[in-house]
Amino acid sequence: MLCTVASLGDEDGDDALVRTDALPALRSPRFRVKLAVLSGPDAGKTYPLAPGRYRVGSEATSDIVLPDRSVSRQHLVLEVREDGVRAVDPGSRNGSFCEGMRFSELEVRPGATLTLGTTELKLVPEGEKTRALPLSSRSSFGGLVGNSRRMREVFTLLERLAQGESDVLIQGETGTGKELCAEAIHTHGMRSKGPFVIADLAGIPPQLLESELFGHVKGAFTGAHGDRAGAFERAHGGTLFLDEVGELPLEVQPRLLRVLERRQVKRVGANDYRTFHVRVVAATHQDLEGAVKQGRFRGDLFHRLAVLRVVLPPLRERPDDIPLLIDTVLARLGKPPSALSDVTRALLTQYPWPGNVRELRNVVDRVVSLGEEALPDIPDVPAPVPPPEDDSESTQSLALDLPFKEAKERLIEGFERDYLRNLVERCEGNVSRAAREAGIDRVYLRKLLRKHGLESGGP
Ligand SMILES: Nc1ncnc2c1ncn2[C@@H]1O[C@H](COP(=O)(O)OP(=O)(O)OP(=O)(O)O)[C@@H](O)[C@H]1O
Repeated sequence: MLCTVASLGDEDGDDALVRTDALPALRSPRFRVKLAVLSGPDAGKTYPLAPGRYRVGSEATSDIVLPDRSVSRQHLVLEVREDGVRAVDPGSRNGSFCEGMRFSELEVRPGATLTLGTTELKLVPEGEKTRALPLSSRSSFGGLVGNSRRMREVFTLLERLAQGESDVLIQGETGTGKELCAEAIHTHGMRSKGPFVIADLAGIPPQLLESELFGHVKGAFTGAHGDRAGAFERAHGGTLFLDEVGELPLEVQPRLLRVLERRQVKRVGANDYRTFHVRVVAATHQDLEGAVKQGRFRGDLFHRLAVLRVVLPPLRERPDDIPLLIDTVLARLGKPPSALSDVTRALLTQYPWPGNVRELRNVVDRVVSLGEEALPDIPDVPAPVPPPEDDSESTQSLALDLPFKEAKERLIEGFERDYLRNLVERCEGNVSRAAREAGIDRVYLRKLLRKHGLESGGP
């Protein structure tokens, strides 16, 4: 079924310009993908995926053979259609994960990374560069913390672009760390000794925007009692962070574009231009390309701002960052890692975090102060896949193949499930009694039961 196996390109060159953002949505009907092996014994191989069904596993008769000890003989099935790809785990020993989240069935987004044992597979649309950014060995950059593949790619990009002078556009959902990222670009760049000035374009009343950004002279408008430098002048020699740039009214956009092109600013009411030397880092949580298409944002300004682009992935796409982020938040609160139990930590890795790291920070803060009742409700997760019958090895011994953290999390998950099943059976589904017997809070027990699909709706 498979025709060629090609090698990934090398990882040098102009990667600073490689985008790390989500790949474009699938476009039927001419959707073509390939599967790139990013890590594991077969790292570097790619497999073109024509529509069809592919068995992926360590068994020699698989369509895609992965010679990885921690991959089951029949680990995964990929159903490739004209308009998408579905991944089904028929009951692998160590499970299948997408961006750190275990799944049994999943519609795979192009660009997503699937992890099977120690092998990482990326679904890449044909024609896209197969090579990934080399992974930084860092687990932090400035105040940004993360050890997931996605964040280490971002750190590589930041290491490279921080040294340059070009303007940067940071995109990402709210709470993904755009401001921290801008600060980190400043402190790691050549202008770190200069000022770091923040202009929050969503927080400035529209009538004051031009004056805030460009400054004004005395008498330029009612209330202009003296000359005032705008954000560009105040940032001279340093970095100007234009937060929420997508909120900039259309009528101010041409003026900002001119200022960025000329690197000169004219205060409101003045006749002369002042030259500034500033690196501009803009950020938005909006889909700015979409705003350009809808005519809400000027295309020329977008291209001027996005000379270099950094996209911060949402936390739900990198749940493997959660343990480190929890420890970071605890340390910032002056608390030891033991301030949260392993069970609480395991629960926090299940939550989808729509408010991203900001929400995680707030929840950890609340749980530390108020206890586990402050945990958010964990949405239902797919029922865990039972191990295949012919698999005689125990989960415990097999978990030893995995990295320590992952193995520990799996064991805790398994323990929780077994403990709760037994508890519910013993207490005949009576949650209040079960909570008493287990010595845990009833609300918390309900959360755990829901998480493991064991909730019966009893008292
Ligand atoms: N990767 C990260 N590592 C550590 N802390 C983070 C990270 N990302 C975000 N945070 C923390 O989350 C909070 C929100 O971060 P920040 O303000 O930078 O996000 P943002 O993307 O600019 O949000 P918004 O779009 O709402 O302005 C801050 O407390 C920040 O310290």
